[in-house]
Amino acid sequence: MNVLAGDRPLSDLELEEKLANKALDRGMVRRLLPLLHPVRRLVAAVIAIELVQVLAIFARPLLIGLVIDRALQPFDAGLVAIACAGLAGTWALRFALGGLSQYFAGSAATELLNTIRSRVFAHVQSLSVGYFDRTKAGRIISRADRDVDTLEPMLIQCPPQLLSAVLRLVLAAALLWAIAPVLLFGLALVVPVLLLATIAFKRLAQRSWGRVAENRSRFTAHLVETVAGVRLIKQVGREAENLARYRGLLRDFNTSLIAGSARSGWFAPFTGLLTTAGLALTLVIGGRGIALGTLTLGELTQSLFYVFLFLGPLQEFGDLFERFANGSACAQRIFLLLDTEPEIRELPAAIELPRLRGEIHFRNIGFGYHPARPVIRDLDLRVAPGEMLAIVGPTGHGKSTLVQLLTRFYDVDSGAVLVDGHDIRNVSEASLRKQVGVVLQDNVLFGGTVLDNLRLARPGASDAELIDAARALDADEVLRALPHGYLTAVGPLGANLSQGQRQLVCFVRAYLADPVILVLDEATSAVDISTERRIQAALRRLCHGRTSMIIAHRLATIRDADRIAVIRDGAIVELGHHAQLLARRGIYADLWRVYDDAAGRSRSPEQASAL
Ligand SMILES: Nc1ncnc2c1ncn2[C@@H]1O[C@H](COP(=O)(O)OP(=O)(O)OP(=O)(O)O)[C@@H](O)[C@H]1O
Repeated sequence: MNVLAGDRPLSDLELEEKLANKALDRGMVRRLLPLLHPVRRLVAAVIAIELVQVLAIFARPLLIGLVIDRALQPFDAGLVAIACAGLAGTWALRFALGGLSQYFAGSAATELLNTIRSRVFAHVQSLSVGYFDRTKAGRIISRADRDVDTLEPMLIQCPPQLLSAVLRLVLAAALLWAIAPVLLFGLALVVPVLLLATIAFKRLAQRSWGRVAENRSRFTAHLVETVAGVRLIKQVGREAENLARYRGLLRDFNTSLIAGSARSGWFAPFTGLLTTAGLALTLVIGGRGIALGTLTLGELTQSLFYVFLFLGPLQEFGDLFERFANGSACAQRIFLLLDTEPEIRELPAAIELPRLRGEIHFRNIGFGYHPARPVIRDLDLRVAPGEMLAIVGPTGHGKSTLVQLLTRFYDVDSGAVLVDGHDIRNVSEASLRKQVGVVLQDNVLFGGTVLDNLRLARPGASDAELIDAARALDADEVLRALPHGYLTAVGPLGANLSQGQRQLVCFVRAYLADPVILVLDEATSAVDISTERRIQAALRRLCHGRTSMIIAHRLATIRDADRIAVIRDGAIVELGHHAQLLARRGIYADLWRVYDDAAGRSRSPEQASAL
């Protein structure tokens, strides 16, 4: 568990993420634009409103210039009244359109975010088990949640604001030119400095915000792991260290956030300084124009407004670029997730398995989670239809890995896994998983009642049919005794049920699914004797008439099996039934003897061998 681990080297995935940043940058806009397609009408409405707003803004200096030049000397009350009404009208328009614009932008944002979230969710669900084994849950959550949120300002708010800013800039420049080109030339001195600063700033900001997003996903990942592993943390008394690590991650996040904000921070004062310089230049040039009689007072007043309207957008570009940088850093991370290909892919010509007889053949298979570290080595094993095979062996020697390979959560590196002679790489995943049922050690239940969990295996079944299945496995008495019987809420991941109860629910679920091949990774934790008996009886009934492979931790299961395979270092070292293996006096016989000698009969062979 990573919660207890200290800093570790970057995983392959993180390295890949760092390397991918550059390549993704190029195609970013091309990939982002299609996301806007479903909300294009709403975005167009927001843009149209922005355009009307810009026109309203430009009407104000015109009206003020008109009053100064035409209505003051001699005083023209009618013209002043018209100008005041016009000014009031521009503000009324601003209020009315402002609300409408927010409404359209909000609707577009909701639709866009839901679409991206669903796409990310669907993609995450399609990834292979290996991805989840390697990637911290918090990282995935951070991408699917916060990173998606950060896209919204960039995609919905930025385009209309950018358009409005560009339009204000262009209109202000045109009007300044119309009043006196020399005023525009004066201002033009400021522009190259602003543009260079903006480009440099964008580069810097994008890097900073990428770091902020990455650090945020690290502390989220730690939080998720802590929630998942809270029992262990308490048990080993690592709360203080765990908190210290969280604080360390928060510190990294804050440092990157402060660095990012500091870099962004000096951009605004810098552009403010340039605006002041622009105003000063206009006053000097315009004042000279009035003295020479080439400019009226009203025109100079208008020009001062236009200086703001010209340089204001240049300052807004800073803020817009910051949001763009932040959003594009998150977009890169989302695209990286969306670009992650499932390692296990169904062939286009994958066949639907017919109803199986139930033969399994691990044909000279080799496999390792990392290429350099083989876990299964040239293992050849056949399981006949209807046979019950128990697999035993020391911990960490590859027993559960066989289950992962049979269910095709991972693909073998060499050899092949065959069911009824079909290489499982050539068959559709759905048809394989329908006929190969799995009950794993962790006995995961989903939120809801016991009945809800049973119904997962057979969605159309009535309550009575589900309860009949529980009766058939002799689990009815135990499940009925729960506080609300079959309607008891099992809690998150089944936490309200005991280990034995959870296992029985999983057995009934597997029974309802009625697979031809059943794979069972038995729970290791001890249960009381009567539950143990009940579980063993349910297991026998569940396996009846099916091929079953049981990773056995319990004495009774091993004895009942048709054959027992002993696995050591990823290879089968002994194979036969209980009596045969005892007679061989090999590893199994040793495990058995130690187990038998051990006082507690609930102790597993692995535990016994460790004694
Ligand atoms: N997802 C994974 N990624 C990397 N290594 C793994 C992964 N799962 C298991 N391993 C490694 O593969 C080896 C075999 O693990 P496996 O779970 O098959 O053992 P096992 O015999 O079933 O053990 P146990 O009896 O404790 O369940 C171990 O060294 C383990 O650390």
